[in-house]
Amino acid sequence: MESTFKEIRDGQSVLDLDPKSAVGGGVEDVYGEDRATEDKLVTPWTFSVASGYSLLRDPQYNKGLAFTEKERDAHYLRGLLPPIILSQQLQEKKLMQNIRQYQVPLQKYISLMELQERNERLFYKLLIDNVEELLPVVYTPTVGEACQKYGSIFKRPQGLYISLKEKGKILEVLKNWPERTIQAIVVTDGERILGLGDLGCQGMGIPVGKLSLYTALGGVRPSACLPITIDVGTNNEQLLKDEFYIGLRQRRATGKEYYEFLHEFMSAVKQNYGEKVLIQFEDFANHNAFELLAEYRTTHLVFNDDIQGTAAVVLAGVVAALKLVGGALAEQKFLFLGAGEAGTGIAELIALEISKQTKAPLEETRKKIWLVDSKGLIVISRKDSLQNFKKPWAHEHEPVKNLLDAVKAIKPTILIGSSGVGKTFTKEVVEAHASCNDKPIIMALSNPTSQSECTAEEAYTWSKGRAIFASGSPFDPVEYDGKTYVPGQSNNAYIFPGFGLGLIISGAIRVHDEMLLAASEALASQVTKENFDEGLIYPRFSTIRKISAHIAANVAAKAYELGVATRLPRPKDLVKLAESCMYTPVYRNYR
Ligand SMILES: O=C([O-])CC(=O)C(=O)O
Ligand SMILES: [Mg+2]
Repeated sequence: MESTFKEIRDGQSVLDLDPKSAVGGGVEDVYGEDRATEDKLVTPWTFSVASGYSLLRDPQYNKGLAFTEKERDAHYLRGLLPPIILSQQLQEKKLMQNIRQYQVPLQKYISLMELQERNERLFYKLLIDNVEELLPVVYTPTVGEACQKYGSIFKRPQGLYISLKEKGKILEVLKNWPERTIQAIVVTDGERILGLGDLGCQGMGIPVGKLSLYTALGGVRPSACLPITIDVGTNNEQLLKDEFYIGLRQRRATGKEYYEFLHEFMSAVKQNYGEKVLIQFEDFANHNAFELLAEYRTTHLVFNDDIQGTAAVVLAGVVAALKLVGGALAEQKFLFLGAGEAGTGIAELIALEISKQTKAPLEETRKKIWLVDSKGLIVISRKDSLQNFKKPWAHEHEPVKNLLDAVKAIKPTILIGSSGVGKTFTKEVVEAHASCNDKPIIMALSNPTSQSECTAEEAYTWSKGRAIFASGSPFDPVEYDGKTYVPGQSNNAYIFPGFGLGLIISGAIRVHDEMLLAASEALASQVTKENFDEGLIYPRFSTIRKISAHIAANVAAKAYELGVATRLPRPKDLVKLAESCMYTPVYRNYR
């Protein structure tokens, strides 16, 4: 019985589904092939298995009090539910009321996770309809706190844990996951969770949160998403001492042991899910993130959100900001605090875009971009002691010890914080930047809010209301001198859901930098006059599904152009295709 149940679940026809209600079931529904073939193999479309108590316990199919009289009769639900029937709309209203009553964000997070585990469609309905309100709960900043406390709030596994104990058996572990058709994996090893550092196995909150956005913001079917945490130990002493820590109680494996384990993982994923499964690397430490991306970008469909996703979103913001400020991209001077994944990733994509626009060689365009790390400005004299990924940014300049002196020396037009360290854009730094620019552009990207380089209020106040400001984690609007300023959120959540959808609908098998530029361009093109009038350099998250469809279409178009798309022939209207593929969370009718 159990195995039949699983087989049928994979085919998505656990219940006798009314075909008319099965719209927006996700990407495969449009093409139909994969799932349709599976359905034919395992079960006809009309086959009924889960019923009664087990139906109410299955989050994929549970509708709670929304089951109709007929459904209650047909599926042995009589007596298992109170007599009333509550529509999905009313359920949503009730749950939003409940969530709003919690004062503590982590309580809101826990209640949303419980909902996801109880009734998946209702969870996504809430998230999609209330995206601006709930994003800070399921995502940054609250998800950061959830990871820090994951050991004590952990109830049920929401993804796969692959620890060193599973060495040599990773393929078997993948097969334990109940879904067979996977389109997007987000994987972390927990070593650099947001700006919070090494949280080991408790980093699981991040892949879970990112993938819930794949569904809510990008329309990828939830059953096609797989969160994975690789546990190779942790160097976090506090966690190692914590009696409730859920991960391996050992220091991190490194070097050969680490890379062999990761290699087994990457091979097992490809073997089990094929070459079209997207593997998104998330919150790995710098040293591994760059190596893993370089190693697997030519053999797997991989995307590093922190290097590439953040780069695409920041480039879009800069392009949009220049419409407010004036001037061409190639005329700008950039200064970064932080030369890790985000800093060097953004810098490289900007240099690439300038090079594309001006036809100047990349080595030249890189010279417009300066980076400061913990040892000061990255300059030629430091080149020998720099990690490889920092070397392209070592330019000719005398040594400069700190950010403030670097701002004074370089006089950037755009100041970007990607350091993971909060409060580093001090009053002096912001004032120095503002003294050289009428409209200083400031992006404080580090997450969560506690790690933001400065707050929105600080940016506006210290620049006397002149700053164009965006941050990685959300800030409320700020009143300054009788005016309201609305900060933008420069977060990769604008990019990765649509980017992933674009890869999926085109059946892409590789990610190329041009596809990141395509995503970035699509995002920048979605900023409206209304947004600009408010001083915003990003569109509102409330329109994110439309934005994601445009990003997906642009990315897919580029994938076709570059010959890495496998869904042939190329559909004509890619925006329409993307929109029609998106998962919608309305309840389906069961006959
Ligand atoms: O998760 C976020 O909000 C953005 C991100 O990738 C990070 O900070 O690592
Ligand atoms: Mg990240």
